[in-house]
Amino acid sequence: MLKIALCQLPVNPNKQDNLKQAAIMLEEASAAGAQLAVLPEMFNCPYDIHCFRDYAEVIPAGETTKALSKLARSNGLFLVGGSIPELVDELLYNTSIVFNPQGEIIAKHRKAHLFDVCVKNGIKFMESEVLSPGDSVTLFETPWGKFGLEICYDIRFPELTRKMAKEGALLVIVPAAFNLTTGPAHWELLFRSRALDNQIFMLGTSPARNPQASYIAYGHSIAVNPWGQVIAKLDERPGTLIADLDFNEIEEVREAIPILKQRRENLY
Ligand SMILES: O=C(O)CCC(=O)C(=O)O
Repeated sequence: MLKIALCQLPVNPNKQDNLKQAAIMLEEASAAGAQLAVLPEMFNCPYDIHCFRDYAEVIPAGETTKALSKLARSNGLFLVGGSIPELVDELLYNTSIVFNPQGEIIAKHRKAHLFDVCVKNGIKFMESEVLSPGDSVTLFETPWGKFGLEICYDIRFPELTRKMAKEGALLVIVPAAFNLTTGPAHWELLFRSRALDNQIFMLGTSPARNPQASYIAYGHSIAVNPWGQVIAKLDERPGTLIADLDFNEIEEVREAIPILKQRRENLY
């Protein structure tokens, strides 16, 4: 059994405030017994392509990496540090770092699929104007088994999660920030689809909704089980979702409906 905490932070333009808010929520998560906590995508920076360069940091030397490492250690948590804009020479990436309870970095994922979309009368966003894509599939080992790490738009590419499941991931964690166009339409559907197709757990952490932001996050941080059921979900307000994941459920579902063994890869 793994107790998880999804910390749906209110993100504002003040990096120090965001770090303080993360510290408060992680302390509360630890006090509630959580063993693994997840922060949202771009949790210390407005989700705005014009802000990424100003807020970017080098990893691991930057202040956010150092602060998160301390928070993982002081709270005894596995910590998925949402994501931050990462500066590498002149390039920028949307990067998530994972720490163990000793505060050591055990994984780092650079968003592989950049969010470039234009929905008529809806959302237009072009991450590739400023960000570069990562090029790895990111898995890490924990005492509960292997977990995968994606960032937001990555969830829309089913091959990525399938590859992780084939490599033994029991859970895929997704710091994310959907919006008011695609959030209501696709957020829950995507988490349930990836969980159902692969018979794994899926977790998504969003920032809380801030109507003043240039990009308004959908919220609704979510945990889904291998049966494709929503275990728990927040609304759009700041808050922490706490849930217990029982990894025995994966075997039960896979024995009952053995789709992963029944695949006909020669046909497709
Ligand atoms: O896929 C979507 O609809 C939202 C994706 C997104 O906001 C992101 O990748 O940051």
